[in-house]
Amino acid sequence: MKQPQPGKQPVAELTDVTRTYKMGDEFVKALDTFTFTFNSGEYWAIMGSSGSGKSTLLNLLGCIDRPTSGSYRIRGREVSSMDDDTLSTFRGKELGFIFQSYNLLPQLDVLENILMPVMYQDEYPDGIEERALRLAERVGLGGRLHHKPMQLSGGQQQRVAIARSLINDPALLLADEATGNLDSKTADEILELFDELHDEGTTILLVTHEQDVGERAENILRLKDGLIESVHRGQRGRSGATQAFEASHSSVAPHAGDAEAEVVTFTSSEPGRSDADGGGEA
Ligand SMILES: Nc1ncnc2c1ncn2[C@@H]1O[C@H](COP(=O)(O)OP(=O)(O)OP(=O)(O)O)[C@@H](O)[C@H]1O
Repeated sequence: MKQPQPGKQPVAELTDVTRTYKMGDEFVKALDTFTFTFNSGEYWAIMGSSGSGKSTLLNLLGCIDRPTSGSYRIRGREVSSMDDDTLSTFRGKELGFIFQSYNLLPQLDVLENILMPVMYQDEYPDGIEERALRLAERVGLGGRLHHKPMQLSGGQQQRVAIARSLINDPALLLADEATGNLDSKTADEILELFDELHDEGTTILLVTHEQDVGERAENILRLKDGLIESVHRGQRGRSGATQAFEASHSSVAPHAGDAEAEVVTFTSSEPGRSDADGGGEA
């Protein structure tokens, strides 16, 4: 399991990223010259109303899609120009995914589902089965190793998906409405698991439209019309206490390690502006 890093490092750096979709003769800028850095060990909720660009951003972060223009680097490696095969291998090693609908393979048991990301490799990495066992224990499923997904509750299936997402010790954990299919008690248990993973140093980016889920994260990045609307940084979550202050959009963006919670709001009167320092070097 990961240990907390002594210093934060840039993990996902997006610079002037634009994603444009073509709809007939029209072009839709789903993400507009977006510049942001997510650092190691950070836990971000990505929020915003429908159509604000959350899925577009998550697809880019997850290397499922490519920017129309701009640069995206993961742990310093430019991914936007990788060929498809290199990108696919890189994605499998560096990124973990958690989906609203779990996306487990029904014919595989818990342990096999956790091992799924490495199953298609020529040979198993050393110690990977032991790691899968440890992860199953870690998410509370040590007693269910040979259950099939349909023999598990929704919360247990999501725990399998979380263990699966961690099998390759990814740089980044990307969660898309991870608690959307769960009742509030089970959702809370999954969010507690995220809290624990965050405490252990995992970098988590979670897309949600649920305010209470977003507020469990350490920080909130809010999008509007493909631009950054606000950056809310600070110790939130379990304490629930946020000593926020509003800063004008022209303020110097916040830096990692600042003790107090901060909000930086970007006004829509500044068209095209979609940049903020996610905490590290800009
Ligand atoms: N494949 C596509 N083709 C054309 N336009 C698209 C496509 N995907 C997204 N868009 C447009 O890009 C914008 C951002 O969409 P996106 O799905 O990223 O928003 P979202 O914040 O995830 O919304 P929701 O919360 O409803 O899922 C929207 O205006 C949407 O209509």
